[in-house]
Amino acid sequence: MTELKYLSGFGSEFSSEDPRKPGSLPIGQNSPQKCPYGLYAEQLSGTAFTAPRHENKRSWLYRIRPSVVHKPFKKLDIAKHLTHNWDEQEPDPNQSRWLPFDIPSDESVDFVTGLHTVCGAGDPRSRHGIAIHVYLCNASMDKSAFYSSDGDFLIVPQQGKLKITTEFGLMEVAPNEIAVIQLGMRFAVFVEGPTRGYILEVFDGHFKLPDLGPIGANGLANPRDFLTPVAHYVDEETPGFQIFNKYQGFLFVAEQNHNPFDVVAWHGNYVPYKYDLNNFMVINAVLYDHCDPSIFTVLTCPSAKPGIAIADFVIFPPRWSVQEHTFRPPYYHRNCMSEFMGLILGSYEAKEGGFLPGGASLHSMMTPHGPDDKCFNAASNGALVPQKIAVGTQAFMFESSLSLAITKWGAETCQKLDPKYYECWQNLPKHFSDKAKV
Ligand SMILES: O=C(O)Cc1cc(O)ccc1O
Ligand SMILES: [Fe+2]
Repeated sequence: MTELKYLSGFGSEFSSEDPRKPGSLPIGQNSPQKCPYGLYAEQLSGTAFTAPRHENKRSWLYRIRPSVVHKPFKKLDIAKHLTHNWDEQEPDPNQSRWLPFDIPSDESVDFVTGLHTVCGAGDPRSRHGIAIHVYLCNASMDKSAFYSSDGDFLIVPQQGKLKITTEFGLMEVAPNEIAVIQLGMRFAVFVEGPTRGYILEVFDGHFKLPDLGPIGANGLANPRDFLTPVAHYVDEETPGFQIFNKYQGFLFVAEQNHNPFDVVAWHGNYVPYKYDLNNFMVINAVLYDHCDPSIFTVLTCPSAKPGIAIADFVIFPPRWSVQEHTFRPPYYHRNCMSEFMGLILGSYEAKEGGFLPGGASLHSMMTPHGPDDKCFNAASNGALVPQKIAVGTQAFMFESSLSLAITKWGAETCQKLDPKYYECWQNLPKHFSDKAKV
């Protein structure tokens, strides 16, 4: 397969037409009386019509048939572990750690049927909340497309490359890259074997780049490294093509007789995109102390309260650690935010064992956490020479201002919750002494 092309930029006004149909994008207006090549014009609105101009998001799609050509949606129970029922379990404030979630091997499971909700809060009906899912699959979607009417999907592949067909074109997303597919955008996922990853779904709004303040105009995730697909259409009569819709936490399906990836040209600023985490420009403490992990924020979905995120996507990339007279690993911590962590590659500095790629942890609101005893001892006594840390690793955090509930699947059915997690802190000894200098 030839290398895919992308458009570079974040939040830009893009336009694209499939080179097989030159002139397919109308010039000078959105809705000509007759579109070039007999296409239909369809607007996809990502914000209210009246959202302020700097927040307004919409795209115009020029397609072979409008999306409305489909049979009625019917409820479907094929994604048994997809839920927004946050009351399945009693609340549990304990530190939680999951061993790697199993990828199915004895049956064929695709991206949609492989969606499993681990935790979340809130409700898409009031457009407020998040859901954290994992996808565990081994088969490609076939004659089907998926979209969420509930929230934007930030997809973090952990094992296996995803080939994603979207209405806007094709994307390939490998582990250590992420993709964002926003509310309402239709996509299909093709996989090459056992495949696993994490999804942060936000109900409130869209992801943004964090403000940089005194960092200046450049740094962290730079806008030019975000890649959006180029128009690529399929002209195919396909009886029984299934459109899966996640709507108010449930899955619905509608059939239609044509392939929905029939967008020949499009323009707008409401688009899917991907980002390679290797491109993150790391900023950190260069003299002393441990910076808060917000310096590693890739994307944020803000709440209406200044500086407070519905959810941040934060990474812990390879970097130099150089601080003098400092306990360099993450500090002991009680947070007014919920911290869900996953591991894409390698190991995490605060816990070398136990927290494994494809697993996860949740440190809930105000629940104490921090380095395990091994990490504390090593970092309290090690020579403070410049050290490249987290080489060959990539941990990440979904940090949310919401208090999250774990689903029944997350707590019980998956059978991956480690009841002994708390033990990693029990051997932290008392070092208290009469000497001020220890
Ligand atoms: O809990 C964690 O491991 C995440 C985290 C990392 C860090 O560097 C500082 C604070 C924090 O919560
Ligand atoms: Fe923390």
